[in-house]
Amino acid sequence: MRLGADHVHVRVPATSANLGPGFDAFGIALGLYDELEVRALASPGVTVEVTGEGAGQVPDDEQHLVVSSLRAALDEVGASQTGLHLVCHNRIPHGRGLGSSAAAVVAGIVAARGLIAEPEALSDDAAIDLAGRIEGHPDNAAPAVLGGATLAWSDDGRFRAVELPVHDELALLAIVPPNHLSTKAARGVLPATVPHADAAFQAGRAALLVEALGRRPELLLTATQDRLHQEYRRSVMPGSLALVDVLRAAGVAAVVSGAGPTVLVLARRDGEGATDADGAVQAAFGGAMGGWQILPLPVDRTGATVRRVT
Ligand SMILES: Nc1ncnc2c1ncn2[C@@H]1O[C@H](COP(=O)(O)OP(=O)(O)O)[C@@H](O)[C@H]1O
Ligand SMILES: N[C@@H](CCOP(=O)(O)O)C(=O)O
Repeated sequence: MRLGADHVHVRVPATSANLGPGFDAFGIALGLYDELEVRALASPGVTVEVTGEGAGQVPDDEQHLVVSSLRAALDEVGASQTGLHLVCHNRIPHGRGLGSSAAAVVAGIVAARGLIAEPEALSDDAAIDLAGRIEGHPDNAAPAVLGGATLAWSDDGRFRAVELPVHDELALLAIVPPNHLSTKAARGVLPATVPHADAAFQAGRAALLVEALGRRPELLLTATQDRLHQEYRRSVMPGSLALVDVLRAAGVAAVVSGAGPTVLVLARRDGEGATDADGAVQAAFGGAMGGWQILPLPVDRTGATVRRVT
């Protein structure tokens, strides 16, 4: 397949995966975005400019995650490879459980969609499958592609996803600590097996979460209970789990966002732009933030976008 454009603009949202009981399955897109310009060049090779998150830290060559994912997407549809120039404006924090790596992977795939002559070859379904294969799990990639809340799974090695209804009153707070934790490290502390009773508990809570997210936000505290990952990860993010404990004891539906260490609060809007969790969150910190940041974030309802620049 040939290229159909030589300059695209891409925007891709942050995401929060798991949402408590939906380990490697549930995710939600957040109103916090990486944006990038991608140019296809006649000369081979790659140049990358980065501002914001990851500047001076991420690779500026073929190892850059957007570049390698873009190339994988071109290969996937049989398009020819090309020289590339990327200008990345990153806002999603890295290694914090807000889906920065999935955003980079999806950005590359969606950029490839914008560059090729037949964009439909990289449909949303194809993008989720490829991004899931690159990431190893599809729960961030699905909402990054589709927006909103999603439920993703793997079928015969192929990753798929559906969109879930999200109640209008749902309000999200990402409470971001100053420290990083790689997803790889946080996956490394999980056990190979779990007790049958915990698996049964989890299946019920995950099903309940669909109802709570879409229609019954008053059930969110119960529906976000988890026995498969958060407790096992306490040793690598004790501060985050301590905050989750304090907030949940105060009746707030707080969970670890993705593989952490960010804490995500699923709250309800209370009218004036505030949420019913604000008081408990402020009380938990008692005025001493210690480098933590509280980010009120809307649910992104659009997912990744690409437009050709003329
Ligand atoms: N926009 C980006 N451009 C290039 N690489 C990125 C980008 N975002 C994330 N990454 C890579 O992914 C790593 C973080 O991935 P991960 O440990 O899965 O954490 P996160 O929870 O933020 O996804 C970064 O250290 C970096 O190597
Ligand atoms: N299900 C994964 C989610 C990882 O999300 P991230 O935003 O931390 O990359 C896990 O819990 O390992």
